[in-house]
Order: sequence, then C-alpha cells, then structure tokens
Amino acid sequence: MALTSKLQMGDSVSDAQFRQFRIFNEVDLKRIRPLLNQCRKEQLKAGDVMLRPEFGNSCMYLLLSGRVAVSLESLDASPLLELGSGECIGEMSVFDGRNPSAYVKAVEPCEVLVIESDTLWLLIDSSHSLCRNLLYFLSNRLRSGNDIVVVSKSREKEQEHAANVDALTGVNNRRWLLDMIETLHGQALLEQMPMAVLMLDVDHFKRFNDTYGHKSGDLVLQMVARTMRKSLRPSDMLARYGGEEFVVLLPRTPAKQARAVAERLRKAVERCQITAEQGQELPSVTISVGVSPLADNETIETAIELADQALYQAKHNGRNRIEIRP
Ligand SMILES: Nc1nc2c(ncn2[C@@H]2O[C@H](COP(=O)(O)OP(=O)(O)OP(=O)(O)O)[C@@H](O)[C@H]2O)c(=O)[nH]1
Repeated sequence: MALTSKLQMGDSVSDAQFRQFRIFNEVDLKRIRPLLNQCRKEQLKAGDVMLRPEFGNSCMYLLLSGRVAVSLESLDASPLLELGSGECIGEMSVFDGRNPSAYVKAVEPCEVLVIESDTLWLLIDSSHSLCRNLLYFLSNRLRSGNDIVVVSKSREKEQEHAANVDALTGVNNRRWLLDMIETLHGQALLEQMPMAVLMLDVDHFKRFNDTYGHKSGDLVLQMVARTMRKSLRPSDMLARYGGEEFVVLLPRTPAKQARAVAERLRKAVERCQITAEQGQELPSVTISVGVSPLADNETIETAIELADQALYQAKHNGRNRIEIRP
C-alpha cells in the first residue's frame, strides 16, 4: 500500500470516535484499548491502492474516514461498490491466509487504522462482541457477493436474449435459427420425424416503404411477425431471416400439413389491418410462401434453399400465393 503519513498510533483515536463504528458495537473498549493503541494510523491519497489480488495481505484496515472503491477484474474496472468510514477491509485474507479477492483503491483522501493479523487474532480472543461484529461484516460481504452474482446472471441472460432475438419484431433472429438447425442436426431426430421449412416474404415491400415510409414498413413487419406467431404452434420455430423475409421450421409436419399451415399464414396476414402511428389506416399487405418438406437424408440448409426457390416461383407466379418445391 502506498502510504504517506508520519507514524501515528491507535491511541490518537478517541473512544468516542471508535464508538461510531459498527465493529465496536457493544465492545468493552477499555479491555481492548492496549491492543488498539498498538495499531498504526495511516493516511491515503486519492488513487492509492490498498489491496490487490496479486499481492498477499496480512492486515485488516479499519476505514476511519474517506471512501474506497472495490473492483474485481482490474484496478481500472468500474467499481462494484464503494465503502465508507467504519468499514473493514482485508479481513478475509487475514482469516483464510489467501491473497485479497478484489482491488481496493482510495477514491478520496482516507485515514485507516492498520490492524496486523496477530493483533486482530488477539482482539478476537479478547472480545466476543467484536467477534460477533466481524461476523456481521462477513455476512454482509457474502450477501453483497450473492447480489452481484444475481445481477450479473440476469445481465448475461439479457445479453443472450438480445443476441438471439430480432429487436424490431421480437421473434428469433437468423443467428438463433442457425444455432437451432445445428442442434437439430446434432440430435439426429430428423431422420425419424417429418419436418418442413417455410420461407416467407412480404410482397412489394419496397413499394410499400416508398409510398408510406420506412416507419410504416416497420409496423408491417411487426404485424406480420405477430400474426404468424399467433397462427403457429408453440413448437414451430419462427425466425426473421433477413429484411422482410421469415423462415419457419415445422417439426413433425408432413408435406400436406405444411402446405395447409402456409396457406393459413398467408390468409391471416392478408386479413390484418395496419394502423400507422398517426392513426391512419394503411392498406393490407400480402405474403408469398415457399414450402419445402424435408426429403430423406436432406439437411435443413438444403431444405431452406429449396424453400427459397419455391418462394421465388410464388413471386414469379403472381405473389400472395404459396408454392411447393419440386
Ligand atoms: N421498413 C423496413 N423495411 C425493410 C426492412 N428490412 C428490409 N426492408 C426493405 O424491404 C424491401 C425489400 O425489397 P425487395 O427485395 O425489392 O422486395 P419487394 O419490394 O418486397 O418485392 P417482392 O419481394 O418481389 O414482392 C427493401 O426496400 C428494404 O429496404 C426493415 O427492417 N424495415
């Protein structure tokens, strides 16, 4: 620790000052005074480092004034928490003999009482109350550690969700679909179950965007996604594949049924009304659908390609229709 003081001892800290700190709650100060007087007092400048995991530590620091920041990954990482006067620092490494688990750095000028490990153990032997107060501090550390785990887990979940979900429509994205395809191939279930792929695309969407604006176009994509989601079974896998293109994987669905699903989706979209942000009614849109039941020993990737070709055929044959792959 980079310290800047001339030597001052614990006897320069009054009982009244010690009494403000949780660690001395109900502690007979008279009894432990001689031990406290042996501890030295140190001053830290803002930026001085008290603890770092790379170096061992044999003291507990009682923060008499000022604030310190605690960070995990590095000294410059954004701090997990700040500690103020009355807090104990470094006690865990005294108790378990291991290096500190975090970086601790002064964020403003601080004054600390440095309690060497031998003295700390003597203090513990001398006062049950102090021991109880230390348990309180350790429990708090454990709790804040648990809170941090909960927060970081939920952040992880949010990031995972964002990586797999299309922000505009709320349905899964292409990346999710590709991962899912890999999983399905990995499970080798495809050989035993009929599966079909649908590829759908909004008709004349460029014209719609050009006429009613990109924002209205976004509303259309949201409506199409919502309508499809409502019309599909929970086990069907819908993903936004590209701009105005969606792919649906239909597990356990033979060709005839896949065709019926495609037709149901086409009709559902055609019936939908879309209202612009300003409340103006927009014309309904249609979709074209390419249907590709999975042939024996065929990969889903190949089925998607063939669904795309069927979609192209549907466009060519007049749009607002479905076509089955050859
Ligand atoms: N509003 C909006 N438009 C998008 C989005 N992604 C892609 N597009 C638009 O979708 C349009 C697709 O146009 P094209 O590929 O020419 O197809 P199309 O006009 O639908 O014609 P057909 O598919 O042949 O019926 C382009 O104008 C893209 O800018 C999006 O997220 N929001």
